[in-house]
This record gives sequence, C-alpha cells and structure tokens, in this order.
Amino acid sequence: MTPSLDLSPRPQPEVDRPMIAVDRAIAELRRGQIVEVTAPERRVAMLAAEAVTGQSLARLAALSDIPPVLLLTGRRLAALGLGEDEAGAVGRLSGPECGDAEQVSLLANPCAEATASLRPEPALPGDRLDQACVTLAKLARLLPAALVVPLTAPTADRLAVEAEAVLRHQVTVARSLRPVAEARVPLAQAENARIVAFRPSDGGIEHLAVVIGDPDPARPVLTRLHSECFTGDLLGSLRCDCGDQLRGAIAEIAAAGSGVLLYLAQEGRGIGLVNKLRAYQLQDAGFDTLDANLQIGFDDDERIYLPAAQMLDRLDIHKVRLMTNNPRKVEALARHGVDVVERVPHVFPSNDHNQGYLRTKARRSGHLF
Ligand SMILES: Nc1nc2c(ncn2[C@@H]2O[C@H](COP(=O)(O)OP(=O)(O)OP(=O)(O)O)[C@@H](O)[C@H]2O)c(=O)[nH]1
Ligand SMILES: [Zn+2]
Repeated sequence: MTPSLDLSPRPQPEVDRPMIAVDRAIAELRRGQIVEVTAPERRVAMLAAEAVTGQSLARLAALSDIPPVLLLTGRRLAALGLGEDEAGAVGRLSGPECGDAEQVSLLANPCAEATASLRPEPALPGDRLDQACVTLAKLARLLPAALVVPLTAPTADRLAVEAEAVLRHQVTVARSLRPVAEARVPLAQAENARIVAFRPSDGGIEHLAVVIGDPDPARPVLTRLHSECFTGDLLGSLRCDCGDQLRGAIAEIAAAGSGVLLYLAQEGRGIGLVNKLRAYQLQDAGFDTLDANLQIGFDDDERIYLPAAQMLDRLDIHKVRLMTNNPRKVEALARHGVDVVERVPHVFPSNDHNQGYLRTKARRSGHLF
C-alpha cells in the first residue's frame, strides 16, 4: 500500500514563540525550577507545588517581600473544605504552611487534610494569571497546584511565559498537528493497516491514526477515538474497559472493511498516568472514578477533541460513524465540524474489577450502556 498523505516537507508554519515558551516552562516546572508568568496587570514567579523542595521554596520566597501563596483549583479547595467547587475556578490560600515545602506537598496531595491556619485569600485583578499558573502545572501532568509570589519587575535570566499563551496552549498545539510519518503495520486483527503519526509544531506529544483498509471519504467512515490507557491497553488491566475497547474496535473496523482508530495521547482522561494512579489510590479508598479526579483538583474529564477533529480533517475524513458510548465525544466532534451521522455502541462485558467504574460512567458521565 502506498502512503496516502503528502508527507513531503512544506513551508514551516510561523514559529509561535509564546507556544515554545510554554513548552520550555513545562520542562522547567517538571525539573522543580521557577518560571515567571506574566499578564498585562501582574507578574508572578511560580513553582509547581508537586516539585517544591526546601531550597526552591527558599529561592521563590526570596524574590518578594510578600510570602508565597498556594493556588489550587476550586475542585481541590472544595475537597479541602476551603472553598466552592466550581469548574475552571482557581483560589488562593495563604498561611505559614505555604512557606514549608513538606506542607505544600501535602496540601497539593490528594490524600491530605487541610490544616487550621490556612486562609482563603480574595481573588486578585486579572485572575487569568492564577488560572494560567495552575494550567501550566496541569500541562506538565503534575498535580494542579502552584506556589506563587508577586514580582514587580522581570528577572533577566529567568524564563517568562504569557498567561494568555498558556491558556490557549492546548488549542494552539492541536491546530498545529501535522502528519510526519506513515508506515504499513499489519495487525493480528487487521492485516491491512497503516499508522500515521501526527506531531504538533512545538515538537510536543504525538497522536496516532490507525487506518484500516481504504476508507472512502465520500461515505461515513467507521471511526473510533481511543484515549491512551497504558494500564488497560498494554497491561490488560481489569480496572477499566480500555483494552477490550481497543482490540474490539480494531477487529470491528477490520470486519467492516475499512475505518480509522485515532489513538489519542490523553492518558487518564487527560490527567496523565501518574495522576491516574493517584486517582486509583483514591478509588481504593472509596471515591468513584469522577470524585477521585475532583479530589485531586481536576475536572472529571480533562480531554479536548480538537486534536481528533484536526487529524480526521488531515485524513480527509469529514463524515463518521462514531464507535463510542460517550455522548461528549459525539457532541465535541460535531462542534468541531465533523458530521457524526451515527453513534455505534462500543460495549464489552464487565468483570468483577470494573463493574463499579462502568456503572459510575453510566450514572454520572452520561455514558450510554
Ligand atoms: N482519570 C481517570 N482516567 C481513567 C480511569 N479509568 C480509565 N481512565 C482513562 O479513561 C480513558 C478512557 O478512554 P475512552 O475509552 O476513550 O473514553 P470513554 O470516555 O470511556 O468513552 P468511550 O469508550 O468512547 O465510550 C483512558 O484515557 C483511560 O486511561 C480512572 O479511573 N480515572
Ligand atoms: Zn483504561
């Protein structure tokens, strides 16, 4: 089979400098370094709460006369009993704990309790800056919590990112996805398969399309959006239904003659593998799969489907029969201009370990089983 996509070099899209700064900031934060986040009305220096050490906290505190403040999502504040549970909200906490690295890790940590001396602080003007700090921690796949101090002037040698660039990062990255490699990969259940790798222009994480047979773009294409699940897909974990859904989708598409499976780099409904393991720990302590996410400070589902829509567009697929039980996927693809002519149920038998998980999805996430 010959490659169907034009992978020859094209004029590079204009380099988006703010986008690259965001990627650098993500790497710095994961290494426990301080980055600056700027908005027209304010500027802060931040550390990701998860990566704070005694030394880095001392360096952060030395940058300002005002002591560090901990930024947490509304979800996490509510879990600590210190605020309203509001999607998208970010709140500020102050207190002596914010100057103690061990206490900060505990406060960001899903299993910790709040301590009495913490005070919720009023929101500051331009609180999109605070949102951007927590979003950066999320993009870094760390706990959604940040320690910040205000700055009055830029520091010459420290990386600075614009808050608005952080907040639009996911969308900018998704829009920049381009196919970069394609190969024939015969699969046990679908010999006539090829994999197309899509990479964003910031060099970030790739998403994959598994194209089976030769889908006819003039007709609705049987399509599966599959979010990465290391535990289910690779290890055969029984906590979820992902392994069955992945292999089941490939078999079903092969039996139908043609179609596409998008393998999306959205581990743990977009919170990353490490945070998913934290969510599993909370589920073992009695929370369901949605509440576990909220306890950590995430929304119940952090995925966006613009990457999927962008990949379908590049594959010249505009009309799909979507294999899913999740109405959000149908609605999101339609919103991004894909014609979802049919939802094809994608249900597999449950087992003793995933019954509760599947029940919660049906009861609380609107999954159609
Ligand atoms: N945060 C979190 N993620 C989970 C949990 N169990 C599975 N996942 C992730 O959930 C995602 C499941 O993805 P999908 O099967 O594509 O999505 P879905 O919402 O169930 O929708 P359909 O399968 O299409 O009906 C994968 O990224 C898994 O890693 C969990 O308990 N917590
Ligand atoms: Zn899974």
